[in-house]
Amino acid sequence: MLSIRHLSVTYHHGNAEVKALEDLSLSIPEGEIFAVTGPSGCGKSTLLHVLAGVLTDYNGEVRMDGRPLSPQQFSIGIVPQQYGLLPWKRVRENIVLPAMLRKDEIDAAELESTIEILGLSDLLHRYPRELSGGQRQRVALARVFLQRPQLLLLDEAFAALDMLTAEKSRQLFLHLWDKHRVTTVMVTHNVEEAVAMSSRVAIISGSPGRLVDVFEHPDADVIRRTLNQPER
Ligand SMILES: Nc1ncnc2c1ncn2[C@@H]1O[C@H](COP(=O)(O)OP(=O)(O)OP(=O)(O)O)[C@@H](O)[C@H]1O
Repeated sequence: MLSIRHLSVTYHHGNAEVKALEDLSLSIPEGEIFAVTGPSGCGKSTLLHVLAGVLTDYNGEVRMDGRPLSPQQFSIGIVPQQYGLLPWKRVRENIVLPAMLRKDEIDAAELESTIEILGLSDLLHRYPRELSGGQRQRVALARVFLQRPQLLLLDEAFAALDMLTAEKSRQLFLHLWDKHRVTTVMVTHNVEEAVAMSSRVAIISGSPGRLVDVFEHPDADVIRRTLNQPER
């Protein structure tokens, strides 16, 4: 269980203060895909930065299975919007790097099957610059699943792809996710994506970011209405 209690984050900018998140509480059971959406600037990235352990200056409590969440205590996998591949490493090295850095043993059969599912077998010797956006994103997915994370964070992970490529990547993601069923928090602007991929969708309001509501298996129109977006 991932438990966020009364999380508040304030950025200090000279004398000015920006309240990015205020009194946010959420409980996310193990093995759930949980989506977070809301207007630009409502604190979605801030929330992910806290969960990733990048931002530690906050008030409140963030625990996983009763223990404070930190990258030292838990394996936390992240798929950032621009995928975070190392340009000077080939695809294969990019895929195995995080597991190697953690000194985790890599299961050769799992490596092979992940590479095959993601259609990367013929690309292992290429550099990231020699890949399409969709291929780069699939390398990031291979890398994060082979890390065997206890918590998976997706930061607009499909946003940079065209519609068809994004849809294919989402299907591949769900296929791999189903094998691991890792607790996942995904931040997305895309209401359809949130609704299709997650079991619950949280809406955060803008400035300061406060939790508006959490919907279970919602209809996209319910989310749009809450966000004040036109319904389709
Ligand atoms: N390092 C920082 N210093 C000062 N203010 C910041 C900093 N990072 C973010 N903010 C502010 O905190 C608020 C929340 O930002 P955040 O990036 O978390 O929002 P977001 O929901 O992810 O936005 P977007 O959807 O546009 O990416 C915004 O008002 C932003 O300007």
